[in-house]
Amino acid sequence: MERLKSVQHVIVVLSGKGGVGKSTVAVQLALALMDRGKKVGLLDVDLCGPSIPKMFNLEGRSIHQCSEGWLPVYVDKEQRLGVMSIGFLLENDDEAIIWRGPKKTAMIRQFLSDVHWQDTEYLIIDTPPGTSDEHISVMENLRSFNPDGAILVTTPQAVAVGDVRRELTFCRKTGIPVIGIIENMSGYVCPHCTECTNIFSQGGGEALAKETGVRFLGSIPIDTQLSQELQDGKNATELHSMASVREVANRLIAVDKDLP
Ligand SMILES: Nc1ncnc2c1ncn2[C@@H]1O[C@H](COP(=O)(O)OP(=O)(O)OP(=O)(O)O)[C@@H](O)[C@H]1O
Ligand code: SF4
Repeated sequence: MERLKSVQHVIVVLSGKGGVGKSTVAVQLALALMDRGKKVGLLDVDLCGPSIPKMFNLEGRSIHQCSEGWLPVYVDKEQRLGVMSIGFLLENDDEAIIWRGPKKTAMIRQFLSDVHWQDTEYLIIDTPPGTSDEHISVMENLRSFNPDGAILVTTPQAVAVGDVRRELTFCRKTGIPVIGIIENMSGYVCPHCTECTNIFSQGGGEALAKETGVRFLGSIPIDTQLSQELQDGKNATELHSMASVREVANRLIAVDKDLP
């Protein structure tokens, strides 16, 4: 708890289902905030499949300790973006999957309390996808560290089938306020002329946000250049920056003052 006190904003990124782009959005958001001159931390507690080290080509890095705690791995010389992942502690990718609930919960608690984030302005936490009882206990753990709230990442399809309503109920159950909703993979940006075409019915996320009184933080289109770069294993710091994510980051900074 002590160490998180030096962090100004703690933001939990979550999704009710896997594969909606939660980790991609968390990474892009961290980079966009860093571009805005903020000191950012990215904490990956996705025990089911920690993907953040891979996205920054940091796999196999060992964690160093100082008298104040574990030191995050900084991705830049200026130390403006620090990354900490459960993946750094695992011998292989399958290890976490066999852990039982209490061990996972204890590990997450330690992660939250033992990392020396220094004077980080935004700590983005990438959480495991899902809304099961185990996820509730992870979120209850997170709640004791007083996060500003959660950003819910969803897709137009998830909005259509009511998944987002379930996710909102999940947040209410865990007692973590919702900062807002981001609709990912909303439309498709043509790599030739950057025109955005809506493949699925668009605007559902925004309408739902209005209806439920939750802030809509923006939509992020499917970006083929980004997915190609990720597939090629390009380091996240060298990914082309997405204008839509920059807008979300600006909105997040703008709502700083009235964060729940
Ligand atoms: N806006 C986007 N444009 C193009 N590709 C995207 C976009 N968002 C995510 N992707 C791709 O979709 C896939 C799933 O993304 P990601 O791993 O971030 O999802 P996730 O919700 O974190 O999944 P998990 O359940 O494994 O944690 C990745 O291959 C990623 O490159
Ligand atoms: S959006 Fe424009 S450039 Fe892209 S395929 Fe369609 S017409 Fe061609």
